[in-house]
Amino acid sequence: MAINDFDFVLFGGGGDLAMRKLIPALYMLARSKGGFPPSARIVSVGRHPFSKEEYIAMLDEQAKCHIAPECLSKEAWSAFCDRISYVSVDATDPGTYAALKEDMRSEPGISRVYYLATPPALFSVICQNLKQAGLVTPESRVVLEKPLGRDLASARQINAEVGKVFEEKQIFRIDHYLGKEAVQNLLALRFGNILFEPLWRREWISDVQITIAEELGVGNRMGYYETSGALRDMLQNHLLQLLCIVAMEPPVDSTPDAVRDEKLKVLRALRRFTPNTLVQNVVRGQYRSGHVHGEPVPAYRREPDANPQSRTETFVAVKAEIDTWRWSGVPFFLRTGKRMADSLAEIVVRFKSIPHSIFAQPISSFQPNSLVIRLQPDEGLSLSLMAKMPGDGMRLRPADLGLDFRETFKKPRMEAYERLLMDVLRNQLTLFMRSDELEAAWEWVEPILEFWDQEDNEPVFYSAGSWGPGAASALIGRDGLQWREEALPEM
Ligand SMILES: NC(=O)C1=CN([C@@H]2O[C@H](COP(=O)(O)OP(=O)(O)OC[C@H]3O[C@@H](n4cnc5c(N)ncnc54)[C@H](OP(=O)(O)O)[C@@H]3O)[C@@H](O)[C@H]2O)C=CC1
Ligand SMILES: O=C1O[C@H](COP(=O)(O)O)[C@@H](O)[C@H](O)[C@H]1O
Repeated sequence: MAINDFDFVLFGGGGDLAMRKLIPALYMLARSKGGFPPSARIVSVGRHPFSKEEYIAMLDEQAKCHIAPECLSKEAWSAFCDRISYVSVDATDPGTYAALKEDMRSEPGISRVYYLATPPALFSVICQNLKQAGLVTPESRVVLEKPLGRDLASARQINAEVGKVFEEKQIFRIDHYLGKEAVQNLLALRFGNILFEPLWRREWISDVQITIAEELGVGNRMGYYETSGALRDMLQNHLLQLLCIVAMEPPVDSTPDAVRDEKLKVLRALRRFTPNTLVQNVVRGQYRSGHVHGEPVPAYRREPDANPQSRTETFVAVKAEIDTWRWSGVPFFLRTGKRMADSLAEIVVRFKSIPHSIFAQPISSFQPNSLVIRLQPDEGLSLSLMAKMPGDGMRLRPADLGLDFRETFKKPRMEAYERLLMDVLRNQLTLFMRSDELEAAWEWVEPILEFWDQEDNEPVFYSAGSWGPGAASALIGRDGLQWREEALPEM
């Protein structure tokens, strides 16, 4: 699908996200097959009064290094930079928007995309000021970065304020996990094959585990992270979106509202926490010192700029339950953490055990089938089956049937931000969150936040470089289960 001519206005154009992800993704799209329309432009915005030359020099230094070397060429980079201008605007000062207006094109038919890579406290004021400056046209779109609020009330407020300026069909609430190739492949697996659908239910599935583990810490984002924590940073958005894709009913088609209606039903069917289940089914952890891949790491509280008494969680694990005919009784275990033993993101769907062994082997030696959807570092699927070992006798052991997307398709994959930015430019909303989805996700996590706010409620500690606190193993252990790495045979 062709991209209409556009002015892409990047608020926060000098920030960390712009440098590491957005500018590299825009470069990749500009040089891709089809590319950008010849006169498409990128207008970067921030308070700092950079000249164009200074801003481009900053991109040379801070953004270029995040582009794969084999994709960089002097000509392509220079052609890309020719599209870019920089305008100094204080988002909170309506008077400064005149300079932005002057830099933008006013001919009809040019799409305007406003990407707000700024603190969310600025979202409402930016939208109001854009409107007041006459910069919002029916072809305009706004992209909102996460976190969209810090609780239900603030999320509702942002939705309401942004909604006064942009219609819902013009608002793109980004969750970059939905742009990951493997997540879209999960949709393909579920709704492009007949094989799994009959099994994708409580009768055959014992439990689902969704893990996003990071070896990295909070880097230079301590200021943000300290007020956010793993629940707001990862669980409320990325993990819940993955849960929705696994658990939703087949949508009638892949149009935005058909998909988003089904995700919303899942969020609304999540069982609400009670004081009792909050204690049993939620683990809040913070890392203390340890080693990640042999390198010493200080405790979170001793990281640069950290609050030495911080109660911010760097790890969260929950047992979620979905009260529907399809999923009743199937626990969904979600966990994420910083400074963990490995960097990986995966979804593990574990099937039930066979009812009876016809072989001499005891039933306890049969590992239940499981489907592992790997999101990163590599992307693929593996289905673990019991198979006969070669040779005499009849001895079965687990074996994997695998699909490595990179090997199979031998095509370079698109980074999540590339995919999502392309969808914004093409006006495709399917992979973006609707306001009611966002609010339903906040509604579900809100009791956890309230519980944690109580004074005597402290995180439990885990060593940096481990798989999280022992309480997370106990959480899943209460259902007689183990996290995947705990169940793997020792090598
Ligand atoms: N960094 C990341 O990995 C991720 C970030 N996000 C989200 O993206 C957003 C941006 O994050 P990040 O890039 O890390 O933040 P940074 O602090 O690095 O950048 C914020 C940018 O906002 C601009 N800004 C701040 N106040 C104003 C203002 N009043 N008027 C105009 N511009 C302003 C700053 O420019 P100047 O100082 O020149 O005004 C700066 O370029 C946040 O909401 C964050 O949560 C989401 C996912 C990942
Ligand atoms: O949104 C965020 O995601 C990253 C993890 O993303 P990934 O694509 O690298 O898995 C996380 O590090 C960051 O804290 C969070 O804001």
